[in-house]
Amino acid sequence: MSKQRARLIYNPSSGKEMMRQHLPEILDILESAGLETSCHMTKGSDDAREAAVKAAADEFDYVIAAGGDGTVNEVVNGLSSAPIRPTLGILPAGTSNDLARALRIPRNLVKAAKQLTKFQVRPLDVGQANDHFFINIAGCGRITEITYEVPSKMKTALGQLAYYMKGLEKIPQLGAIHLEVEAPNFGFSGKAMLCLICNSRRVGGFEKLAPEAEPDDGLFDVILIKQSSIPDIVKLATQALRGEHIHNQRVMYFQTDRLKITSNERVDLNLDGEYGGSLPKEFRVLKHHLRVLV
Ligand SMILES: Nc1ncnc2c1ncn2[C@@H]1O[C@H](COP(=O)(O)OP(=O)(O)OP(=O)(O)O)[C@@H](O)[C@H]1O
Repeated sequence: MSKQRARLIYNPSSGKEMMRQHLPEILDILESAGLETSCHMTKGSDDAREAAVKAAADEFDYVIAAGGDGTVNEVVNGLSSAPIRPTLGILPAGTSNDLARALRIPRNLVKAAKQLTKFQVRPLDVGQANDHFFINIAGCGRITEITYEVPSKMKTALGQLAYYMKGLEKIPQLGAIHLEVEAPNFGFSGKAMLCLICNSRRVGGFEKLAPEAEPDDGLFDVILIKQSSIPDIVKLATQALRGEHIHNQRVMYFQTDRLKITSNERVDLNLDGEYGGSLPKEFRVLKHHLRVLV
């Protein structure tokens, strides 16, 4: 039998630049497990997506994304648009690594590489928002615009704290937005703080943000927070840490495999923590579209 081939797409700037340090050891782990591995180091925006498109066309068996959520999201976008899709692997080298944590991939890069070589594969739903893809979350609302305003250098130095600092600085500007949400079993028109379309439970450090979400059930878990005062938001955030926010009367929570969101103002969309264009958008679940090593 010929050797299986893996393409390692890594972002040298992600997180605390851990990939540079661990690359030789990771390559050794992959080679020892029988994977013939070649590397692509990303140079900037969209490079990881292009490298994933090329790896799919070259019929690699595995594409391993090493970086933060931005890099993983780009690789997911490259793979999801391909007719034949290599199995995805994730090495969490970023600041927050929501995607890897949602899939219970170890935080330590070397442990994560060893875990990959157990070759345990599970199916993964992919969310589609017009022509962009996501695997963890799509969100809109002023608070979701915080994450991509944190400069990369600041993130490398301060890690997750950078998000919270940016969040506190922004609280006075967190106004409600106008949203129209249409799904087969749900309709909303009015002012909202936030709309989150989740494929897995955990988002942005909140372990139980969408307590019933499963990444392979063919459904989105949608959380809509109606217009709220700042004290209400603080209360909601505290409840969200325990997964109790879904019982709050300002929160609407439902499951669907498709929905449409529009607004009469400019509202940007956040896909897996990165800027994803602006509304209107149509969302649908592509059930079991990717296979992922866990
Ligand atoms: N060689 C590079 N130097 C600097 N930036 C790069 C390089 N390659 C890719 N990038 C940029 O890195 C961004 C993605 O970073 P990524 O999300 O992987 O790491 P992070 O921001 O540290 O982690 P996280 O998203 O988990 O907080 C992309 O926007 C891309 O433009």
